[in-house]
This record gives sequence, C-alpha cells and structure tokens, in this order.
Amino acid sequence: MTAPRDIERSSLGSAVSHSLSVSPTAAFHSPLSSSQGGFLAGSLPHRAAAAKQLKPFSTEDIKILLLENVNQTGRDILKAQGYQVEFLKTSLPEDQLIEKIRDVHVIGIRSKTKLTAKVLQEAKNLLVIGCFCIGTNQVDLDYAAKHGIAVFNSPFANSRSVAELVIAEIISLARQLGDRSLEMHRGTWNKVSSKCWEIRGKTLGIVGYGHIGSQLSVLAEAMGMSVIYYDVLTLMAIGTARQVPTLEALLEEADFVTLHVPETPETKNMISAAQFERMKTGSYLINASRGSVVDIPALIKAMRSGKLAGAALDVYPNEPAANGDYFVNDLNAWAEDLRGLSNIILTPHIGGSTEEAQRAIGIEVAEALVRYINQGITVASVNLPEVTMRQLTLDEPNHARVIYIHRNVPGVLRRVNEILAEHNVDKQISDSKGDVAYMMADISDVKVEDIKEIRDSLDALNSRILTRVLY
Ligand SMILES: NC(=O)c1ccc[n+]([C@@H]2O[C@H](COP(=O)([O-])OP(=O)(O)OC[C@H]3O[C@@H](n4cnc5c(N)ncnc54)[C@H](O)[C@@H]3O)[C@@H](O)[C@H]2O)c1
Ligand SMILES: O=C(O)CC[C@@H](O)C(=O)O
Repeated sequence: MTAPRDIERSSLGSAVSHSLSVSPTAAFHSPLSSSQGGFLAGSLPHRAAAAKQLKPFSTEDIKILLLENVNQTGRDILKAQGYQVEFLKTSLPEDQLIEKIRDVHVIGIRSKTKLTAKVLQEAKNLLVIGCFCIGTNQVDLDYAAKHGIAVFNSPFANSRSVAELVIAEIISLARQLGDRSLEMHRGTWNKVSSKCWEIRGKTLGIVGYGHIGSQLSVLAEAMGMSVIYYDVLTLMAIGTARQVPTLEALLEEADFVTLHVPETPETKNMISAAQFERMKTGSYLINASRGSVVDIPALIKAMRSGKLAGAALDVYPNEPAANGDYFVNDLNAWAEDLRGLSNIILTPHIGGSTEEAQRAIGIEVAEALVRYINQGITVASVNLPEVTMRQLTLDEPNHARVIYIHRNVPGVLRRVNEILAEHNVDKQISDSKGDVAYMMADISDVKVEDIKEIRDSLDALNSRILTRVLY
C-alpha cells in the first residue's frame, strides 16, 4: 500500500488515472479480497474463480470517521480493509462536525449526529454514510441521494433489545418498581399493593407494527397480555393480536400504549393532549421510538392529573451528544418537571444498547460500507436504488466496473452506452429511486488509457451526480 495521501471524492471514484500513473500493472491486478468468496466480498455463488476486489485506490486513502462509540466489530471490519479509521466515543457539535466531515470519505454515526443539508454540503469528499442503528431520521436522506452519497443502516439488529426493554417497562410500571427502588435507595421501606397490577389479561396497544412492534407482540402474548395494534399499513397479525382501524380506537381500549413508529412529519406530536384525553384513566404510555412523537408538556399534564398512571420514556426531543449531567432544563425546558413525577421511568436512549445488538449492527453496517466502497453494491441502501452485480474475478483481467449515479431523466442510458460502446459490456444494471438513478456496468477489454477517457466523458454529461470507475 502507498502512504496515505489526500484525495478528493471525485478522484476516489476516479482515482484510476492517478493509480495507473503510479503503477500501471497494479491497475489490473487488484489484491484479493480479505474475505474472498465470503459475504463481504459480495460474492454471489456462480463459479469457483478467485474473486477480485475492486479498489481503484490505495485502501489507506479511504478516510473514515466513526462517531458515537460504534462497536468494535464494525471498527475491526473497516480497519481490516486498510482504511484510515478515526474513532470518537461521542457525537460532535455542528461546527466541529463540519470541520471533520470535509476531510472524510465515509462517516459512521448513531442517532445523535445530525447530518443536515448544511453539514452535508461541506462534505465534498463523502461517498457514504453508515447509520449504526435503525433510525435514519438524523440524516437528510434526500439531500444525500441527490448528491450521490449512499446511506446504509441496520434495519432490525436491535429490534429484540428494544422489545425486551419494553416488556421490562410494562411490568415495572404496573408494579411501580422505579418508585419502590428509589425509595429503598433513600432508606424508605414502603410496602404497598394499591394500584399495583399483574400484566396478565391486560391489553397492550402497539402503535407501529413493524420490526419492533411485531416482536413485542409475541413477547407480550407470551406474558398473557391481549395485543391490539394500529399501523398505517394493513399488516398480518402475529399470534392472536388484532389490528384496529384507528389510533383513537387503540387509545380507548389499551391499558398500556407503546409507540414504535419512525420520526416523520406525520408522527410529530402524534400523542398530544387530545390523544391523552382518549386514553383510559389509569393507563400507561411507553415511548422508545423518537422524542418528537410525544408532546411532553401534555404528557406531564396527563401524569399530574392522574389520567396516566405511569410512563416510560427512552427518547427525547433533544438528547445530549455525550454522557454526563445533561438531563436538565437547558437541554429540554421541561426536564426537571419530568424528573419530579412519580412512576415515570426515564432512560437515556438505551433501547438498542445491548452487547448483542451493537455487535450485530457493527458487523452489518460495516460490511455494507465495504461492499459499497469496494464494489459499488447498494443493496440495503436506504436512499439509493438497490443494485448488485456478480463481482469481477481474477481471471477476468482488463475489466473495469463503471458506476454512474445520475439524475433520473430520459435519454441518459443511451448516452452512457454510447460512451461505453467501444468496449464489451459484459453486464449492466440500472435502477432508479425518485429523482436519482444508479447504473453499474462491467466492461472488458479496457486499456489503461481508456479508463480516464470513460470517466471524463461520463463526468461531462449534464445528468451526472457521481462517476466511479472501479477496476
Ligand atoms: N429506543 C431505541 O433505542 C430505538 C431502537 C431502535 C429503533 N428505534 C425507533 O423505533 C422506530 C421503529 O422501529 P422499527 O424497527 O419497528 O421500524 P419499522 O420501520 O420496522 O416499523 C415502523 C412501523 O410504523 C408504521 N408507521 C409509520 N408511520 C406511521 C404512522 N403515522 N402511524 C402508524 N404507524 C406508522 C410503519 O408502517 C411500520 O409498520 C424506529 O424508526 C426508530 O426511530 C428506537
Ligand atoms: O444507538 C443509537 O444511538 C440509536 C438506537 C435506536 O434509536 C436506533 O435507531 O436504532
């Protein structure tokens, strides 16, 4: 490997001419994949030929910034590729994030780092974002797609962890465990049974019956609860759960309401004063989805009036970037009111924070990043069309993989294929998602000098978002 150099995003995808001028022979003798034939190599079973790892750059030229304590499993996978990996335990304030993001090709985050258009427009070298979590609401996905920046996440590796936490909270709220434990910590013995309940036979209302909601449904039924759910989609009920037609119907029937919807404009303050009114007196609310989904001042009123017998919150409109004594009114104006309530469990966004979940997420997202960086495969991307292609092998010399991310307008493929027409197009695939399209083609009989010309010609098309030529 060569010594690290600063290379720009445009030259990353097109570092071919640069690399070739350094070592023309190496151009068509890329190193074997470290996980040759394995999942990382993106291998689709076809034949036993040795897989060729596509790297039109020295791997150590790839600069990765990992924030928010991304798990060791993910760090190891990325380092094993030879990439330069900088790792920070916390998120960064916007000004520091902007400084750092200018320099990197890949950024890995969790839920706290806000990758807004303002931040992303400074990220001139950025190829891909890895969200080492489920939620992707912290990223401006549309801006990223329109600028050819792929985004990957881990859609269900922590679902079980969240579902288990919610089960624990249902029992804890029903038995007022938080309060009893706090009292004992203060030296107070307070043995009570008034308003403490079994959960057997109670109704759990799940709002959002996706990966977490449906997993929770199974666990809750196993504990003897009746389950109803509300979702914008008509979804198959698991076990004896029952879908109800409206949120209001769910609120009126459930003893426990638990929220598992994504953060969207439609779910902002989805549970506010009117919804608390609809809930049964003495019922409970659990929110482990996103802080924007519940109107907290309205929740405080519902708790104080006795409408709610308890609540558990894992997520908040504003969450601090690092651990510390930050859960005060400076962060959220009502923080201290919330802290003063009885039978309310407040946790610091730990729904997915288990060793099992974080390890699995580290592997899943890091592997997706490697496949994208090295081979251009977008399968599981949340914002680009999903495109995959059998990888090139070492017995296919003089091949190159052309990736062209472009605006989804008529006539582009004709022009692209005119540019590729001098070569044999061995395989080609194209797909679109909204305004953005992704074309990948493997071409053969490519001479060293052709590659720069292909790239320059594709770059000159006015539909271009990003061109990468991997070989
Ligand atoms: N607390 C944590 O640590 C933690 C961990 C993982 C996920 N989450 C949050 O939980 C959310 C749900 O996760 P998931 O994996 O189950 O997601 P999912 O995408 O599998 O399921 C979400 C469900 O919500 C439904 N939905 C969307 N908008 C709706 C609306 N307006 N009304 C009713 N239903 C609606 C969808 O149709 C879908 O079935 C994530 O988006 C994330 O924000 C939090
Ligand atoms: O680990 C995190 O920061 C986020 C956890 C969770 O909210 C998710 O979206 O997966």
